[in-house]
Amino acid sequence: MDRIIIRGGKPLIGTVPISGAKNAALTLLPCALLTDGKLTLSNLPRLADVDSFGHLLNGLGVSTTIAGATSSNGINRAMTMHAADIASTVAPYDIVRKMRASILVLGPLLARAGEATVSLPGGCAIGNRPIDLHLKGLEALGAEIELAAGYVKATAPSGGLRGGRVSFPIVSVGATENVLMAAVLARGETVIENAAREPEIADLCRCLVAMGADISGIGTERLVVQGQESLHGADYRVMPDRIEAGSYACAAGITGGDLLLAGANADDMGAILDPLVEAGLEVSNEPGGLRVRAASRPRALTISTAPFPAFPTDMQAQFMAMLALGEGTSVLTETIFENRYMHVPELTRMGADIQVHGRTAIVKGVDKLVGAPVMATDLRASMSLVLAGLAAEGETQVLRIYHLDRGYERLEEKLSAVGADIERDGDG
Ligand SMILES: CC(=O)N[C@H]1[C@@H](OP(=O)(O)OP(=O)(O)OC[C@H]2O[C@@H](n3ccc(=O)[nH]c3=O)[C@H](O)[C@@H]2O)O[C@H](CO)[C@@H](O)[C@@H]1O
Ligand SMILES: C=C(OP(=O)(O)O)C(=O)O
Repeated sequence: MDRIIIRGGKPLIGTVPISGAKNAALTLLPCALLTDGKLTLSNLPRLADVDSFGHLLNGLGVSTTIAGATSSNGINRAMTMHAADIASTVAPYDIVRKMRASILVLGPLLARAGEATVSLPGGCAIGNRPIDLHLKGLEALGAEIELAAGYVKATAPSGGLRGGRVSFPIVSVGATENVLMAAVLARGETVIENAAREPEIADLCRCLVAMGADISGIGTERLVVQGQESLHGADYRVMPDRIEAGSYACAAGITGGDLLLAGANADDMGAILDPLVEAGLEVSNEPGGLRVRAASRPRALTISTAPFPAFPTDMQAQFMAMLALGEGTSVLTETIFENRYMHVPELTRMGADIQVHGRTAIVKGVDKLVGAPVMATDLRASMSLVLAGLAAEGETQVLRIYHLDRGYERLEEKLSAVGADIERDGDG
C-alpha cells in the first residue's frame, strides 16, 4: 500500500492548476444514462472515483472512451459515454461499497429504463449517510421502492415516471441530484423545493440543459423541471474543483506561501475565501486564477459547516489543520456529518491542541507541529494531514492514501511543483 512522505517547513510558492471538480464529475457521469446520444465530459479529473464510475457505467452497458491525457496544466482529459442501450439496471455492491456516488445512477436508470436495482451505500467513515430523501423524492415521481437484501429496487409505473412536487425537509445534495436526473425524463412538471444550491448542482443543471432538458430556477432553492420525451448527447466541461482550490489555499495559509490557483472560480468560493481573508490571508482575483498569499500566521476563526452558500463540510478538516498552527483559539462546528472529526486524533499526534465536544472542535493554535506517521481515514481528513505535514518540522508519513486518490488529482506532482518536499512510496 502506498504512503506519502513529506518533509515539512517549506513555504509553497508558485502556480497550482485546479482540476475539474470531483463532486461535479460524479453527478455528471450518470447523465450519460439519460440519452442514447453521446455525452462527452471534458476537464474530467483523473481520480479513482471517476475510474470506478466509468466501470459502473460499463457494467450497465455504457461504452466509454477517454481522450487526452492530463497535461501539466491539468486540462484536456475527456470521456465520451454512449448508452445506446441499457444492458443492465443493477449497480452491484462491489462497486457501490467503493464509491458512495454510485447511488446517483438510481434516478437516471429509473427514468430511462423504468427500473433500477442499486446496492444500498450504507454509512462511511464520516457518518451514517442515509438515502431516505432520495427514495421519497423518487416516490413523489411515481416510483415504487422496495428494500431487500441490501439493495434498493425502484420501479417506474407503466407509462413511466410522472412529474411531481418534492419538498425536501432538509437540504440534500445527493437527493436533489437524483430527483433532478429522474425529473428531466418524467412526464410533465416537477417542482423541487428546498433544493441544494451547491455550485455542483448548477453544473448538473447546465449539463442537463445542454442535453435538451428544461430546467428553471438554476442556482436557487426552487427548481422547476418540464420533463422531456428524450434527451440528446452533448459536450460539457466540468466546473473547476472549489474544494481542491480551497485545500491548496489552506496549503498557502499553513506554510506562509503564495499560490496562484490557476482556473479556480472565485464566484463559487465565497464561503471559503471570506474566512481565509478573515484569517489574514490576502486573496485576489488575478488573470488566470485566484492568488492566495499568507504573510503571517492565520488568525483564529469561528466556523460552522452548513449547506451552500455557507461554509462547506468538505473544507472543515483542511481549515482545522491550518488553524491548528494559527494564532488564538478557533471554534469549528460540523453540522452535516456526525463523525467528521477523524483527523483530530492524528493532528493531535503531530502536536495540535484540539478538543472535540460533540459537534464542536476547539482548536488552540500552537507554535509548531512535528512530523509523525499518521493514518488517513477519509478523503478530506487525509488532506488535512498532508497540510499539517507540509508545515510540520521533520518527516510526516501519511498512510492509507487511497482516500486522497479519490479526490486529489496528481497531488504530489502539484505540491512538488510549488516547492513541497513530498513523495509517494510503495511500502505504506
Ligand atoms: C448539504 C451538504 O453539505 N452536503 C454534502 C454531502 O453531500 P451528500 O449528497 O453526500 O449528502 P447530503 O447533502 O445528501 O446530506 C446532507 C445531510 O442530509 C442528511 N440526509 C441526506 C440524504 C438523505 O436521504 N437523508 C438524510 O438525512 C445527511 O445525513 C446529511 O446530514 O457530502 C458531500 C461529500 O462530503 C459534500 O460534497 C456535500 O456538500
Ligand atoms: C466525502 C466526500 O466525498 P464522497 O461523498 O464521494 O465520499 C468529499 O468529497 O469530501
